Amino acid sequence: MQKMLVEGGELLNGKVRISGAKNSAVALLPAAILADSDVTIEGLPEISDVYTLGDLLEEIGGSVAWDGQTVHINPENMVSMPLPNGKVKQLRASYYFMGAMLGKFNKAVIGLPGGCYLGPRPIDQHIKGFEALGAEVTNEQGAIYLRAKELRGARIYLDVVSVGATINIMLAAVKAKGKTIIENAAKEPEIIDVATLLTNMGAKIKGVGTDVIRIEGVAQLHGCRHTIIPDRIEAGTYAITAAAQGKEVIVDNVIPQHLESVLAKLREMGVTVEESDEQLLIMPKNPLKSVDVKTLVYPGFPTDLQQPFTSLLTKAVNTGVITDTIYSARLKHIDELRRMNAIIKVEGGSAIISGPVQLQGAKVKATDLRAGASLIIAGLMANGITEITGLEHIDRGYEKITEKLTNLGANVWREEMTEQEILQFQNS
Ligand SMILES: CC(=O)N[C@H]1[C@@H](OP(=O)(O)OP(=O)(O)OC[C@H]2O[C@@H](n3ccc(=O)[nH]c3=O)[C@H](O)[C@@H]2O)O[C@H](CO)[C@@H](O)[C@@H]1O
Ligand SMILES: C=C(OP(=O)(O)O)C(=O)O
Repeated sequence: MQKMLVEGGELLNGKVRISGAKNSAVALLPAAILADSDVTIEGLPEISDVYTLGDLLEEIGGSVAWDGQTVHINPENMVSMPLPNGKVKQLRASYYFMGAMLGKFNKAVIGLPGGCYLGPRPIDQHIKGFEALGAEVTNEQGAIYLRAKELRGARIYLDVVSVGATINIMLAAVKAKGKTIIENAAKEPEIIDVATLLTNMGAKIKGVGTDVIRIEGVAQLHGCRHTIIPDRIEAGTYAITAAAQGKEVIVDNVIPQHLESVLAKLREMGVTVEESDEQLLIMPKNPLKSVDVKTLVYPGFPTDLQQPFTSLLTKAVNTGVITDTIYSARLKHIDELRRMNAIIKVEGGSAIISGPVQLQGAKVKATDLRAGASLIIAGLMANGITEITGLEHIDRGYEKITEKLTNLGANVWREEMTEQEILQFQNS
């Protein structure tokens, strides 16, 4: 088991290349189940969530061959193998096996998913969609059983705008008989990416990127080749890092439009942000001004960048308020930031951050993926050395983060933990 050490103070400079989108990748791999021949996906991020999903595809009989960031998935020998336990619990996105296996085999057994604990992460809207398509859905000892004689298109209104439910219903509906209409659908770029893959496989989908998606079911889907979109959350994390502790940082391989809400907030703080086709240039001008942020569904400010942004606000003059309207309990990073000298109050679902403060290095724990990113950013701004444990969360979503930060001039490295440190970590 490793810990990360971050020595603060160095100004970051240079170029960082963004990897493929985690939150797209984790749906694209399960989507391949629906094809009847080879699906090749290019540009995948080399992160543990992606490999876990590859293992799950193999568990159900798929052949999965990796070639760096490219995966070739042959689904011909896949079967509707029950997956009530095991690796499905290691990540949230295993729930996409429900939609994909239901769509392909008319049945599936999938253990309730894991992933970052951000407070309750219900899947009632996914289930409502599967039932509307004709599936019987039961929860038996923590595994979801889905069975259908056949799936039939339906009109489904989502009571909450949900990325997961929109994608999962799309996966189940592309091979259903007749027309499915998803109303109040989510519009995140990752949903468009999944729909692009499905369309390349022969699915008939209209309206992705709007709040009404129309799907005409088809009998068969074939293999195809697909290139994933860049990770807007990784790009946003580096843009925020550059605003916090950068000189001139180029964030390369991005779609700037995917980050408009975040870039607007950085500009409001006084950061110079220049956009070109596939790059962002971030140049902070101190002192930074505080801003208020509310996370919303896309194109609003993403919940996944709330925690990194909290760290940035510790450096800004005056008080900034961050309210996460998507996951109001996504606040575990705050106790850790307080250990580093941050002055943050929590009221309801809002974090009230007073700044500027000089953060101090400390021993902290990444409780979830984006909490990990927020602690790295804090460590880069802090005096002294910050020791971060819980790297398994960070490795679920950030490809080669130590190397990428080192290339920008940061003093960041990993060390093996001693037995005593591992014990302390396990008991904390
Ligand atoms: C809208 C939004 O910002 N979604 C984010 C959310 O997706 P994730 O897929 O986890 O969450 P959803 O988009 O599905 O959920 C959005 C909201 O709807 C609620 N909900 C969801 C499904 C359901 O069946 N019932 C229900 O009540 C959730 O509790 C949440 O408050 O976390 C991902 C990982 O951090 C992000 O990449 C997504 O961008
Ligand atoms: C919380 C996240 O991931 P997951 O939903 O896969 O746990 C995230 O990407 O920020």
